[in-house]
Amino acid sequence: TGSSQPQRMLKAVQKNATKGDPQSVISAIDHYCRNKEWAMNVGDDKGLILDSVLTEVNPSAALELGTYCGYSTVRIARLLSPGSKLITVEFNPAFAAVARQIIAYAGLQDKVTLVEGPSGDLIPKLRERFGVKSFDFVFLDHWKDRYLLDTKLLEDCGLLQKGTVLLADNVICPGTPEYLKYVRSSPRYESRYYKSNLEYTKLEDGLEKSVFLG
Ligand SMILES: O=C(NCCCCc1cc2ccncc2s1)c1cc(-c2ccc(F)cc2)cc(O)c1O
Ligand SMILES: [Mg+2]
Repeated sequence: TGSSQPQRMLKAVQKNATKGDPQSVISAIDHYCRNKEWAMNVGDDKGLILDSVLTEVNPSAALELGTYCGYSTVRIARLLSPGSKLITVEFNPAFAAVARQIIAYAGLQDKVTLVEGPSGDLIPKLRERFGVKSFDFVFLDHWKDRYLLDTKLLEDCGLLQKGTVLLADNVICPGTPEYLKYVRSSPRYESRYYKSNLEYTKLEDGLEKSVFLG
């Protein structure tokens, strides 16, 4: 049995990045995915928008839905202030296994808690399991048809507070039409679209930033 694409991505990190240097891990993945094998990381173009929104929010408690290989996990965790934490949720055990190694290679394991399982089951357990009161920042990058369901679940579980920022990937490609309609029409959100392009391509994609108004 040959290696999987996530395993090849991990090899590229181990070969081309410097242990403990998150930026070199990010660059190694971007270089690999642009030149060797496309992969569904948020990528460098949308990654710059993620960085700027994250720096502006400076969250103490962040949540990521959809870890994949940990590229955006590393982008987020490297910008967190000391003592701040990121919980990232991944459904696929093979992806989670690679992500753990990439996060550790970047030296960010102390800031990140990777939880395996379906978001719908895990979200209601986050408070009791990890002592989370509420999140300041949520990055949505998992199943596109779960963005709306899980946003409503986060609301119902009281895990959003006034000012919480939701940042959603792929609102154009593959697209999240019901989610967009909800956050753009609900009086409980102030929403804004950041136009960009689908990772490593010239196709349009973008991020939607939605502030929960309470
Ligand atoms: O599906 C995507 N991302 C989700 C993977 C699903 C992983 C999950 C995590 C999790 C955690 C908890 N509960 C349930 C789940 S399910 C995705 C796809 C494309 C794309 C774009 C154009 C294409 F032609 C082909 C693919 C681009 C992207 O940036 C993506 O993020
Ligand atoms: Mg994505």
